[in-house]
Amino acid sequence: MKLLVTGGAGYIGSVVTRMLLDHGHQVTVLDDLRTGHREALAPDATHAELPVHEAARVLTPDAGFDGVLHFAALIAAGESMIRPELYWDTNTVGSLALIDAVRAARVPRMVFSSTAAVYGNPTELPIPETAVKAPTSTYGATKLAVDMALTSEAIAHDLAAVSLRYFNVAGAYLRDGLAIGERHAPETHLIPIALDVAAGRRDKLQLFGDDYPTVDGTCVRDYIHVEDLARAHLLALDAATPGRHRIYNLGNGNGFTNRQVVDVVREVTGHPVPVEVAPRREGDPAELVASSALARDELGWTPAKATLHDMVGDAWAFYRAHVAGEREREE
Ligand SMILES: NC(=O)c1ccc[n+]([C@@H]2O[C@H](COP(=O)([O-])OP(=O)(O)OC[C@H]3O[C@@H](n4cnc5c(N)ncnc54)[C@H](O)[C@@H]3O)[C@@H](O)[C@H]2O)c1
Ligand SMILES: O=c1ccn([C@@H]2O[C@H](COP(=O)(O)OP(=O)(O)O[C@H]3O[C@H](CO)[C@H](O)[C@H](O)[C@H]3O)[C@@H](O)[C@H]2O)c(=O)[nH]1
Repeated sequence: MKLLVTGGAGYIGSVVTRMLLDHGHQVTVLDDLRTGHREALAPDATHAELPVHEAARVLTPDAGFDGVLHFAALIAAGESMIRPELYWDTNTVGSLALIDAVRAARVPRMVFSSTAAVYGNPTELPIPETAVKAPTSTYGATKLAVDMALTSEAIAHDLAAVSLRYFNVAGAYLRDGLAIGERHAPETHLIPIALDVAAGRRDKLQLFGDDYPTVDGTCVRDYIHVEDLARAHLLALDAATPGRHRIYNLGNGNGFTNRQVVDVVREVTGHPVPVEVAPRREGDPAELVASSALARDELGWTPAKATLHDMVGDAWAFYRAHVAGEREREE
């Protein structure tokens, strides 16, 4: 297939691009590099350095694209509470422009990166796709709006749409000397920050809140390896059906508290990783654990790297190979 991947210079989009190319697809990456990395771009993909709002410049009716995978977004829930206008414009206005371009170019299928953040504080655990959607962050709300737009687009204009609601993505893609991992700037995610502490680049980890109604008072999250997540995108492209918007949660169905995650980082790195309890971060739900039964049943998806040790181990291998040296050069 000829595919457009938005956000293909980012963490997840660059891994999915590699897998699509490995499976013989032709890929154009649309990414304006606002948070991505030029060196994460796959050499065998074409790159259009454009904002997603201008996707119509690439997605022309004559270009013959068979599908779009839409990763481009701003992703920090905490920041989205402080700069909501930026998130509405990038994530929602940008996605609506992309959907317009998809329609105008008669592209038959679209796969969208949605998120567990659409559910807010869940009323049932593990969370099925049918659960109440009540986002606690602007980030989650901007993604839910796009999910809703895709539902109407599928019904009204026969688009084959799939939303994949990722839970917490972790780990790295390691192949024949190639390592792609998480590198957000500023980094806000728990595991890469804990690895920074283990590598001696930060003194301590701040734990945001220890008074949640969970086993040890810290938030619970469901982690999924980026490689397992990437495979789900290939399955979603095949399962996409004209006139339907399919929605799948992607997680392992196991919750880990933030303290348990830090313990695994200590085991994997052999570093004590000191922590300091800090106030809660606004917009954080207490517990998010996925039911991915639908993805397993309908897509035939089964995660292969399901343990936190797998994910933290691969993230640490990536960190030592790339991030540590890069930070040293920056200093
Ligand atoms: N990382 C996670 O744990 C997680 C969890 C749930 C959902 N998601 C979703 O997955 C997707 C990818 O996340 P990621 O962790 O790879 O993020 P990332 O920040 O590493 O990558 C995002 C990429 O999109 C590009 N981009 C952003 N806005 C753009 C715009 N308007 N026009 C063009 N390019 C733009 C950036 O330059 C970057 O390369 C996002 O949509 C995110 O909401 C991520
Ligand atoms: O320095 C830190 C960083 C994070 N945390 C805590 O660790 C947990 C996980 O936080 P992350 O920032 O790693 O991940 P989130 O659960 O906030 O968000 C991630 O998963 C969501 C879906 O669940 C969204 O899609 C979002 O894009 C993605 O970043 C939260 O309780 C957070 O408060 C800390 O205690 N200290």
